[in-house]
Amino acid sequence: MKLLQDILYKIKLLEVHGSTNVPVAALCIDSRKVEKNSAFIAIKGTVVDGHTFIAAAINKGAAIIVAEELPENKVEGVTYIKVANSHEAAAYMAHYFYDCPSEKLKLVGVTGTNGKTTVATLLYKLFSALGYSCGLISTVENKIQQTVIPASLTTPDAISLNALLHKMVNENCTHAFMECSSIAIHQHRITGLNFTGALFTNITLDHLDYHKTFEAYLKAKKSFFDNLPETAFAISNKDDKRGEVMLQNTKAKKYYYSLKTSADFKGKILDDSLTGLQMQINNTDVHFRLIGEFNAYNLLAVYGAAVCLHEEPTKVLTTLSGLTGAEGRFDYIISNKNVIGIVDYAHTPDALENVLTTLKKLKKDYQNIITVVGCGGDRDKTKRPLMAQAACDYSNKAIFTSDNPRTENPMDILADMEKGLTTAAKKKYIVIPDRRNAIEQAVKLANEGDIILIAGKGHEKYQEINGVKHPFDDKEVLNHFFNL
Ligand SMILES: CC(=O)N[C@H]1[C@@H](OP(=O)(O)OP(=O)(O)OC[C@H]2O[C@@H](n3ccc(=O)[nH]c3=O)[C@H](O)[C@@H]2O)O[C@H](CO)[C@@H](O)[C@@H]1O[C@H](C)C(=O)N[C@@H](C)C(=O)N[C@H](CCC(=O)O)C(=O)O
Ligand SMILES: Nc1ncnc2c1ncn2[C@@H]1O[C@H](COP(=O)(O)OP(=O)(O)OP(=O)(O)O)[C@@H](O)[C@H]1O
Ligand SMILES: N[C@H](CCC[C@H](N)C(=O)O)C(=O)O
Ligand SMILES: [Mg+2]
Repeated sequence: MKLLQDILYKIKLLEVHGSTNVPVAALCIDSRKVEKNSAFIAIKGTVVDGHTFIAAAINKGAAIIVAEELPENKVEGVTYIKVANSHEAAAYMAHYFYDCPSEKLKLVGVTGTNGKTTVATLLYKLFSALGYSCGLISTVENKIQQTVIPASLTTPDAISLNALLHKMVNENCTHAFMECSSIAIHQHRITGLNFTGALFTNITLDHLDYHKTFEAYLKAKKSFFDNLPETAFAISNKDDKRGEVMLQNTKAKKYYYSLKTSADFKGKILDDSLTGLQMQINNTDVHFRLIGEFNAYNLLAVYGAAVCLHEEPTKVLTTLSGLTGAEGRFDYIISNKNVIGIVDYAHTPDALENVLTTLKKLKKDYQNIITVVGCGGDRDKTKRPLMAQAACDYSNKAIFTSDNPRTENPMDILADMEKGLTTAAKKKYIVIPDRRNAIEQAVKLANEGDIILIAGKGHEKYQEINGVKHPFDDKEVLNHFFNL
């Protein structure tokens, strides 16, 4: 068992009460999950302050308390450590507790508003197809080789994350690909990890409920690159307005990809249709099964990372050309009436606009677009009217419905979506709060050759209402009505 003193490197200890020469059975940030002789790290959260659970943690058997503020009355036999930042302390302690797993893997992190899951999943699929044993940490699922471990967050908390990487090392993985959400970066969930490489996809509007300002959101993402070591590679999107700023202060070796200007990884779209993308990448022609300009960017990012990981470019492109994307991202099915149904995870204004403009730009092999969309409750409210407007702007008909209302009243979310719509938009939408009924109505409205886009929930297999996750699968519901 590890000793406390052996997992405290890199942490500034402001006060130590008791011995650090004590074994640590487990690390824990949740008092309800404390085991005997574990270290409880008290974190000031967004809902509650973990410091209020110190006594409860000790009652359950915690022998070590790490906190930003220590209680006056200390329990005999318990070691107390005061630190400046508990989130950061948890991350470094987890790194050493689990034997520095990120140092034993080629670990690549992906950040950006949209495209993280797609890029990380494609990297996992690519490197698995190239014969490596790989791990994946993503919104849809975590994977150790072929074994699926359900994911509840895009980026797990630092302790679960290092435990997962440790398991990957134990199961002989050589590579791991992970999403780094801005919230995770800000909460130090990835602090202390040894990244071989990092990728930036793009930055637009999301998570302002958490970060408050766009500048703070940008800063969180940028800090990921600022903290990379010299040995790492950093790959950014040159066509994104913030693509160069992102790498401005990194010590890592910089690379760019672009569809518009010269870059290390330069791509050109030759053809884009519902059957896939025809592209030229660094002078090689290649066909991909993914659709749309935004996926051309995702594919360039993946290609760049593979080249930086010293894979042979032609082999990379040949293997990539056979791969499909991530579940619930532009997933499409065709009905018995020849209606095209697309299930997509677009849950930001930019993602929705991208998916819809992609559809509009495709070779015209469809008639009308009907979009079914809602917005998540307890999340960034600023994106609601913008998503609604985008749905109307780029569709022939929009049906506003519920996403995951969480603790909000679905009608309030729908009212937010309707706020400030243009006169033209107002003529295009109807409101059907029940998601199943909304999908049913879309299928009823669609004629042969039309496209139905069901946006926002992608791979999700549930609808979260007041803390309860009710089974719900957009693709399954759509399939049901398609086959009636
Ligand atoms: C807003 C946010 O990021 N919340 C995450 C955060 O919670 P928090 O710090 O606010 O925690 P809190 O509930 O206030 O509790 C504070 C501390 O007290 C502890 N506690 C609490 C109760 C108790 O009885 N005993 C106890 O010890 C908690 O374990 C915690 O350590 O840390 C928790 C532990 O890691 C996460 O589970 C929780 O994710 C919630 C469920 C969440 O929905 N997060 C979303 C917004 C999120 O993080 N999404 C991002 C990005 C999404 C994307 O773009 O893909 C992600 O990476 O998933
Ligand atoms: N490079 C991209 N640029 C813009 N939009 C994209 C891009 N890639 C994917 N999208 C759109 O965004 C949606 C979400 O994609 P994806 O799940 O890959 O992103 P993400 O960054 O992982 O999202 P999340 O923050 O929820 O984890 C897709 O369903 C698609 O509509
Ligand atoms: N990972 C994102 C997912 C949003 C998906 C959408 N279906 C919603 O519930 O808002 C978040 O937590 O903000
Ligand atoms: Mg994701």
